[in-house]
Amino acid sequence: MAPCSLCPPASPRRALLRRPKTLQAVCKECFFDVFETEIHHTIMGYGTAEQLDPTRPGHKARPGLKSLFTRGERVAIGASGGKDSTVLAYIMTLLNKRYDYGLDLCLLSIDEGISGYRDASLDTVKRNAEQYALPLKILSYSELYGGWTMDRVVSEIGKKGNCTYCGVFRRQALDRGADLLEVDHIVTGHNADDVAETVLMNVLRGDISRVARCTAITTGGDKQPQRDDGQDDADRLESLLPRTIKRSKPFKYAYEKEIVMYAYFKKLDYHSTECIYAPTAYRGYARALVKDLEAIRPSAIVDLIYSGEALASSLALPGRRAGGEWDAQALVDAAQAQAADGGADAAQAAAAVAGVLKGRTAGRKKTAQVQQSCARCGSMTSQRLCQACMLLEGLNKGAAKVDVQQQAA
Ligand SMILES: Nc1ncnc2c1ncn2[C@@H]1O[C@H](COP(=O)(O)OP(=O)(O)OP(=O)(O)O)[C@@H](O)[C@H]1O
Repeated sequence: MAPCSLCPPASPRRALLRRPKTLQAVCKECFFDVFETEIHHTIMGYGTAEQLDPTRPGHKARPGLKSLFTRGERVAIGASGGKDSTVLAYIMTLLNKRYDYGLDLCLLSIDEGISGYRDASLDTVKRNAEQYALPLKILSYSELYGGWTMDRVVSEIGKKGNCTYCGVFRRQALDRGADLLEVDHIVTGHNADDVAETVLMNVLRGDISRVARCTAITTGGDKQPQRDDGQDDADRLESLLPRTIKRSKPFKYAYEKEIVMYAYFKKLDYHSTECIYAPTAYRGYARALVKDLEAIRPSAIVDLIYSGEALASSLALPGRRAGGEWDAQALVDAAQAQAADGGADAAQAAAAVAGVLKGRTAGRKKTAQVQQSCARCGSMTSQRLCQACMLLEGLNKGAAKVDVQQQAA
């Protein structure tokens, strides 16, 4: 094979592989180095190597970007035993030491109760905890949701739609686990392929406000975890404060293929079986499409993410609400401020548009949703009961096919 394109030109090693992300021929050592450095850059808020490349229009280093973490933070790694979260646990441990982030790391696993799948992957997580010397907490759906495991849910509702239950339950279970562990922040192994798929799915559904949310590298973090050392786990589960825990995706720009290669060359111990209850059909199509596009042009993945980010920032224009709807008053204020700066023509035009919009939105139902605590479990929700409690109610009543799409925020 050709000489490594990242080694010093005077003494290059032989390339061993082609980087899936850039198609550069690289040696193993340079592959490890560039992969780890890109994750470090993502964590530090520098962006990816591509974002820093001044030849790429619109993707220059953005000065206002901040590090994902603060020194001293307690961070739980969502650990499923699969390739992404195993590499994440390894890399977080490595970078925390190498760059002295000062993080207190631990592993948090949710046992969904899928026999023949999760039990085997949890054994892997237990080994990872020893290999990386990280404390591990395992929390099960069964203990959180009154005996409902995913095996039981599927036997009740069938395979169709089961991923909705699992996703809603897991999200809440991770928050509850974070409370028990008293952590400030959860990181997950969602990678660039996952984010690109989600962007595509939301675009295909015409759900642009979700595009904005799914490209955010960090979400939540609006309240601090409850700290009370006098309680045992069961008591704490009963007394959770309403809040959303901060969540981040350090692999947002890392390609799935590179994660697999990294795990392979580092000989990491991970579990590689797919969930027996299979992913939802629609995501499956988006996944296949992203993989086809990647085969034609590898940058398609990161370009889809950039497109999602660009849509997200256009939603954040002055005068726009989080859901993407124009706020007439804010639009007029922004236009008047612009006029004061000398942009009188633009201001007049914007004020005229705002007038039209005001008329058009006057009779429309107000869509702003107020966050409150779930009347049953105390989790943050925009309705009286959170999604998990509504789904549980359906299961317990034997009327399990609740239309969660309607209930989704
Ligand atoms: N049971 C679980 N317990 C803890 N964290 C989980 C669990 N399932 C998923 N996660 C977190 O969510 C991320 C994305 O999950 P997803 O179901 O998409 O799995 P995946 O892409 O196969 O990832 P992995 O290879 O880590 O299993 C995981 O990388 C992990 O951080």
